[in-house]
Amino acid sequence: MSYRLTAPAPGWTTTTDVVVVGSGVAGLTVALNVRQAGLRATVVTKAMLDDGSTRWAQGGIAAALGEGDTPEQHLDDTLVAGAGLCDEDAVRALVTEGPDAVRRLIAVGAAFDRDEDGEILLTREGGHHRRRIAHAGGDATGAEISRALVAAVRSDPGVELIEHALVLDLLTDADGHAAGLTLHVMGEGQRDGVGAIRARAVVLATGGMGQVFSATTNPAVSTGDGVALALRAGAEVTDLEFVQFHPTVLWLGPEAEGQQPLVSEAVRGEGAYLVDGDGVRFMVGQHELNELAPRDIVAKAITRRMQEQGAEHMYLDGRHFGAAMWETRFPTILASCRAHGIDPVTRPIPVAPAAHYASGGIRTDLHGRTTVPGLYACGEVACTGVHGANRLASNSLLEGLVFAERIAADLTARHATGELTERAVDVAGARAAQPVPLLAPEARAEIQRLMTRGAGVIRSAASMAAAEAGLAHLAEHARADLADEKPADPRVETWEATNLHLVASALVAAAALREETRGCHWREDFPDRDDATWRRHLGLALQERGELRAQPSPVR
Ligand SMILES: Cc1cc2nc3c(=O)[nH]c(=O)nc-3n(C[C@H](O)[C@H](O)[C@H](O)COP(=O)(O)OP(=O)(O)OC[C@H]3O[C@@H](n4cnc5c(N)ncnc54)[C@H](O)[C@@H]3O)c2cc1C
Ligand SMILES: O=C([O-])CC(=O)C(=O)O
Repeated sequence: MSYRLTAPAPGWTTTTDVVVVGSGVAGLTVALNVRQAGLRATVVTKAMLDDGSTRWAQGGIAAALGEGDTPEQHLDDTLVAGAGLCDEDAVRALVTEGPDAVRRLIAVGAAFDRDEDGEILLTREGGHHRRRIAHAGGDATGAEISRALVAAVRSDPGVELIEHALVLDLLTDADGHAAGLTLHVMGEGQRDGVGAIRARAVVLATGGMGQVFSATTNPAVSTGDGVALALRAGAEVTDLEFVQFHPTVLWLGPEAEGQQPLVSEAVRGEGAYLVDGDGVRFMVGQHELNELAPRDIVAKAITRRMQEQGAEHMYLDGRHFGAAMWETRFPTILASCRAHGIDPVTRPIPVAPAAHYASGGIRTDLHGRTTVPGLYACGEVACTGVHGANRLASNSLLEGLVFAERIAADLTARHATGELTERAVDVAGARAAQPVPLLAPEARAEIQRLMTRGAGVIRSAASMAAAEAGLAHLAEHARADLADEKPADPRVETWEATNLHLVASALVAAAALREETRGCHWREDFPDRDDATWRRHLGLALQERGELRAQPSPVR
């Protein structure tokens, strides 16, 4: 399962002003906005520019755009969904700046669906008390946002784009200020292999960590690399236990692994029902919003009903929409269901929860600054405090947009005062003194199985102890193998497996410590919410206790 790898020292170095890791809504928005201040931006991305979660977003982007809606109402719904852990200042920034941020996205070129009068069409999703979600292409919102942002960065010569490049670790100067990063480029020519980018500031926008679990809506690139990098760099990471499981993911069988097709909450927003194996609408009476209760509540209700009925899935019934509505309003979902042999026009869709979103991540302030000077984070990798214990539906794209703009504003202001200076960094000397055992690519599936069994929708001390033991076993093998023969240079899959292991270990440690049920963290052995004891951010508690330590970089 493990290798001793001798990763090469950075073989080449390049320089920029701001290096952005990730090319989803968050990363590209930062790049476009720092350009307005005349700063050079370099965007590094693991695969193609549009391979992150952004492209897959279906339902839409939430913002108080409709008549009669206000940021205050959006704030209320966000706070309720967050189950007592939201940072109200961060939510206020999100909901008040959100509508204009969406208008600026439209100005960049994103086309949202509109009625015949040209007004933006709005839908509903779980936890929203009114229609507030703008969508594009019916259920292809993320694809349209991604298309517009990619076109914009491609047409700006001041944005350098490096695709097929996996960022490994942070470089810091003698003062501990971020000074760039190391990366592994899977290409040919001068920039092949492990290299370094020196920069005045580093922005992490690496998206989620859904690939920690066997079945997830997230694409293959969502391996938690940004959180792993942050942990190794000693940045504070928090709320990792709050993994959101989307209630309605197309059920493809008990062995289904990897990215699974989502069936958007907007389908319920437009009137589809959740029914059990007997055709009973089991959400009715469980919450004032019935099927449109916040996501954690619906995911729990589905899981409970599955347990009661010994079923592997429930059903989402939208047959009453009729073919024309499915074709115009939900063309992506219709096509993906039909591709798997299910026609939602004539049959209820089998659905079950799957890992969807990391509500926690790298702790930031309201300007996207992490606890390492010069290191910023935004989008799903960050924990701005907006989501608390459970994110409100369609607040993620908005958070990526708003906090990316805030980071760019902070960088612009620091640039204006001359504070954003070049940093001296000894790239070759930045390598860790100790070799770090890297996990072989095959460890990925084992980590996913351990996490799904031990720290999935429902958790207990016993299930998480088993996951911890399994993860420790994988790490021990890594250590035991240090004397082994050196294999070929690490592959992307090797870096990813190593990052997944670190992130999974941190997630289980945080989830084991939180002895209560809150938001999307569901403890079988502690079924109640405990406000007296458990309001604090546990990632910080773990770091204070030395259990989430900074670790040396694998690049040595
Ligand atoms: C199927 C699906 C549907 C969704 N629907 C909605 C919705 O309707 N509304 C909503 O608000 N949210 C939705 N979400 C959530 C939302 O799409 C994501 O949270 C959001 O797009 C994340 O944006 P991001 O920019 O932070 O990251 P991403 O879009 O995931 O981009 C991350 C980028 O980082 C790159 N990267 C990662 N690691 C590295 C590395 N080591 N080196 C270099 N590059 C790296 C990736 O390749 C990628 O380019 C959905 C998510 C999924 C999966
Ligand atoms: O259900 C949807 O389409 C919305 C969604 O995934 C999200 O907000 O993460």
